[in-house]
Amino acid sequence: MDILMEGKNLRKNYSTGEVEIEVLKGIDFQIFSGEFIVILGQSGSGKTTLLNIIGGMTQASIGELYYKEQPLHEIDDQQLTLYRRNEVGFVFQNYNLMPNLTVYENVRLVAEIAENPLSVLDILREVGLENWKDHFPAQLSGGQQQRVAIARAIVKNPELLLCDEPTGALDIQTGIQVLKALQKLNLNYHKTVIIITHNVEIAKMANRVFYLKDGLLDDVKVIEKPLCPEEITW
Ligand SMILES: Nc1ncnc2c1ncn2[C@@H]1O[C@H](COP(=O)(O)OP(=O)(O)OP(=O)(O)O)[C@@H](O)[C@H]1O
Repeated sequence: MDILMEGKNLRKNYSTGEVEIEVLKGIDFQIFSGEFIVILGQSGSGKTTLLNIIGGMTQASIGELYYKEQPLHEIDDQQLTLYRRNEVGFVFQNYNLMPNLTVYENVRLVAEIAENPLSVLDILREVGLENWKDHFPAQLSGGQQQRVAIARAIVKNPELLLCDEPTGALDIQTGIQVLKALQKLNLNYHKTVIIITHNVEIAKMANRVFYLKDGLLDDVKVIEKPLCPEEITW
């Protein structure tokens, strides 16, 4: 498999007043193209910080990060913005949809400014919302809204789909629908998906699980037979 990303000795410090804290303490990893990765770890272990560095939202204080062999740790803000815009889709726990736009319009808004977008209707079909395209966000369930957010993140055709607690606000049934949408995009569109979760059950559908502990990558586990979302319970 092709290496999509590689991190070497990534460290991140934050200063709060006079105190400097080291949130990531030297992380090495590789991410392969088309992988489904789940990041697990206790609150405060550095999961979001690592995801934000991978997604170009922030840069590491020390270390090297390569995307398709391009050194992201050496590029300027403008190039980092381009990387984020063209290569990365983000999905958060809060859906952040535009309330006065329909489902279709919410997704089209992103497609219109993307360089190489996918078809809005194709993506709405993939996430199971083709019959809801003319509804407004307030008329949808939480799981449906999250699937609109996923469609919006993927329609610009990024290589990487990064999800921070995408099912955190959802009950089990709607959570499974969201995970199914993510797995379909991973398999049908060969997107590399990285999910942060506190739910160890979700890790069973990954190709690999990254365990973060106190700012370090404590363990990486390969899942030989990833489960379908329907086989997961929590
Ligand atoms: N911008 C910031 N300034 C200062 N400290 C920060 C900043 N962002 C994160 N931190 C600190 O870094 C540590 C790791 O935070 P991070 O959000 O990466 O952890 P996490 O594993 O994602 O936690 P959770 O599961 O609770 O979301 C925390 O102690 C947090 O307070």
